[in-house]
Amino acid sequence: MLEGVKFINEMNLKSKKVFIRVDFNVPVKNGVIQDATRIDEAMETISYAKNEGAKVILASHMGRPKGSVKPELSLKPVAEYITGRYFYTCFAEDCIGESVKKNVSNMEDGEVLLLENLRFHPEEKANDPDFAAKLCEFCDVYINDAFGSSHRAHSSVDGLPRKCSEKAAGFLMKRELEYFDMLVNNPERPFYAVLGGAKVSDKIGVIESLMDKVDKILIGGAMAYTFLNVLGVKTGKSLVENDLFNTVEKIIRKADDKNMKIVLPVDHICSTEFNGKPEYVDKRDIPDNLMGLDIGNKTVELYKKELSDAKIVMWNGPMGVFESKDFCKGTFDIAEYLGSLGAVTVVGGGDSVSAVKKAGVSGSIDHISTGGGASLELLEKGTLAGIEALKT
Ligand SMILES: Nc1ncnc2c1ncn2[C@@H]1O[C@H](COP(=O)(O)OP(=O)(O)O)[C@@H](O)[C@H]1O
Ligand SMILES: O=C(OP(=O)(O)O)[C@H](O)COP(=O)(O)O
Ligand SMILES: [Mg+2]
Repeated sequence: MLEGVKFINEMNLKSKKVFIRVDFNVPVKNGVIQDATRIDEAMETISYAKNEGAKVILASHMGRPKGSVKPELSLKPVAEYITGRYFYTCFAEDCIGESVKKNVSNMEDGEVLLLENLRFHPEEKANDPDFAAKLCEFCDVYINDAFGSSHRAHSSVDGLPRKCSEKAAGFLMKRELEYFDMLVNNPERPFYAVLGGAKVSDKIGVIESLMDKVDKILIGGAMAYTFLNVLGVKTGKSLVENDLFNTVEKIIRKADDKNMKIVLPVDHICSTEFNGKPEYVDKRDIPDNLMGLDIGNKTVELYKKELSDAKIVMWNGPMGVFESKDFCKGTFDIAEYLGSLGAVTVVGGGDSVSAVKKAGVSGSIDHISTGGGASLELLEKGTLAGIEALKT
């Protein structure tokens, strides 16, 4: 996993423009950061570069702005957070262009500049070489410390490091890779995965190969409804991805062949809309006018029983819309149970980690990973686009 990758402490950073790709895609509500784990975890790398006398240029995406400027997805609150908690961090209103060039050329050694959301430009996601060339102007040394984004072959993760000769992984990246390396090499069994969240189309593809690595999969969150729907269960207005039916059918067939359990919700907390009143549905089928927004109590009890003999549990994706007090119970109950379980527990994902912290049990989890999709893809493939780009 790590062969051929250099680390930041092997690089000469003094007076260099050090471009650090970080994952500052943190949950923000009305301009207030809800969980700063991803920022705090990257501070070791950022402080190291600053103390080495680098001109530190930080770049990240935030959310999915679909290639245009969305003020609510600005990274400005992150610059303010770092300034308030750690040290002064200047904020650039864009990530490329003349005004940013001016900002960068005025930097002194040891100063830190955070660029605006990379995804305000569609070229970031398209891995456009010209966009990478523009970012490259701010980059004598490239550092990837964005574990949570390293499964995305986007410009700042793939195209840019491929253009740079001086490149390395940061300390957060190192911690994550070392932990997963240890986890995938001869894991203790049984090894169970709990999956949920909202990024159904992204993560469903990983399940098929995950089935060769784990002994049981428990599914909650929005992902559960596409599975239930394929099995002929009524899912009402719940989030269902029709174009994934073939993938789900394949997964269910494979599970049958392997005699492997895929455990799905048996009851739900529903509502007529996302922020509507909660209604308990005491069975698998959901009435036509309702959508499933959390797992019910019977499901929680079933999942606890199914997890009770685990030696390792890997969890990605909340069991419900945990940001709302009406739909957080399933997620918090599972978090508390994992915290009390005598197994190796790994929780990954920006939102899952935020949920575990809100539940107050993060101290009892063995590894808090800053990546959800990234940790699943690392389990699946043993590497990530962003790691490979560092090896070239
Ligand atoms: N049943 C559901 N319907 C809609 N959204 C859901 C449901 N369950 C969970 N979610 C949402 O999933 C989001 C997190 O998903 P995701 O980004 O895939 O997880 P992570 O960041 O942990 O990898 C949360 O914002 C949560 O509100
Ligand atoms: O939040 C992230 O992933 P996660 O929700 O799987 O933890 C990463 O920042 C990647 O974001 P993306 O899935 O929009 O590429
Ligand atoms: Mg997320």
